[in-house]
Amino acid sequence: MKYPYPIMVNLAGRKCLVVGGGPIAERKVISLLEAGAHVTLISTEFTEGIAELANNSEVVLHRQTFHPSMMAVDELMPYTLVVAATNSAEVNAQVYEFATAQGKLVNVVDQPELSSYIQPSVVRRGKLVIAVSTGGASPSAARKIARELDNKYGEEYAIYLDFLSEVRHLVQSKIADKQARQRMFKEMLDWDVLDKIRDGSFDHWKDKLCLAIERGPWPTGPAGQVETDRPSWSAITDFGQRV
Ligand SMILES: C[C@@]1(CC(=O)O)c2cc3[nH]c(cc4nc(cc5[nH]c(cc(n2)[C@H]1CCC(=O)O)[C@@](C)(CC(=O)O)[C@@H]5CCC(=O)O)C(CC(=O)O)=C4CCC(=O)O)c(CCC(=O)O)c3CC(=O)O
Ligand SMILES: NC(=O)C1=CN([C@@H]2O[C@H](COP(=O)(O)OP(=O)(O)OC[C@H]3O[C@@H](n4cnc5c(N)ncnc54)[C@H](O)[C@@H]3O)[C@@H](O)[C@H]2O)C=CC1
Repeated sequence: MKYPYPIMVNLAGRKCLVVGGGPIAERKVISLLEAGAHVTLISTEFTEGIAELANNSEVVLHRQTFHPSMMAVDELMPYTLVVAATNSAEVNAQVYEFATAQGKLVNVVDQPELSSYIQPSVVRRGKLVIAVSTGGASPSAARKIARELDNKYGEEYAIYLDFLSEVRHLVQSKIADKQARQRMFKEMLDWDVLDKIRDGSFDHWKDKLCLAIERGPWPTGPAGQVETDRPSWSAITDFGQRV
């Protein structure tokens, strides 16, 4: 792999295929389900965990030996991602070959060099996603670094990101000037919001701040654009810092 291309993929409602039914397949299935994907599995055996997911209609199982003919164009077309997770390097390579021929991205759990994508170690705090990858050099190192970040970024970041998102939408609805908005979004990061969340004063402060932004007044120039160099935004940023 050259430099891998890191992206956040929206798998909600998309179909994904996992070949294999052991503990590693189960781990992959769980993260696909967390992303809202619809998962189908092909395997000769399944873990208890996977069987339970199938009992609850959360995944579809095909209990059979994998054969490339299963990947005839029409069969495979609906899948956005394919995971080759059997304990046979040969079978996994076949899955890779046939799925790749149909333009699919394939995660091969035992051959990083073959994979068209690999899975990072992940820390989530609401909308904040921290993904750590070593490109397959050392999955345990990726996991260790992710755990360090897990300790550093507490639960307050979930509330913080919701707050930034809400104020951002509010400002977007008030200010047409893109450059001015972007300057505001940067300034917002200097407010000590995380401390307020930690010390319990956040809710009250946020209500007052949102009301101030909502009310304005936002001075407008001749073209009807908000003049953000004028005192109004300064008043709000001061307010954000002081209150
Ligand atoms: C290439 C990649 C392909 C892929 O799966 O996408 C891959 C491949 C392999 N993993 C192996 C082993 C282990 N993998 C883990 C754990 C995780 N592995 C994950 C990802 C990846 N593993 C991708 C690269 C990620 C990167 O480096 O950026 C994580 C991050 C995500 C996830 O899978 O959900 C998840 C941590 C989740 C968490 O945060 O908790 C542990 C530790 C543990 O289980 O505790 C071990 C044992 C210790 C060790 O070997 O380090 C082996 C050797 C098998 C053997 O030799 O027997 C191979 C195959 C090979 O290297 O050839
Ligand atoms: N990517 C990762 O994070 C890690 C990957 N691995 C690798 O993942 C592989 C799988 O690990 P486990 O789930 O623990 O293995 P496992 O041996 O528990 O399960 C293998 C599964 O593949 C199925 N299978 C085997 N041949 C098949 C075929 N021809 N058609 C259909 N299904 C078939 C079996 O029924 C079984 O469900 C191992 O080879 C290991 O090298 C291991 C640790 C971590």
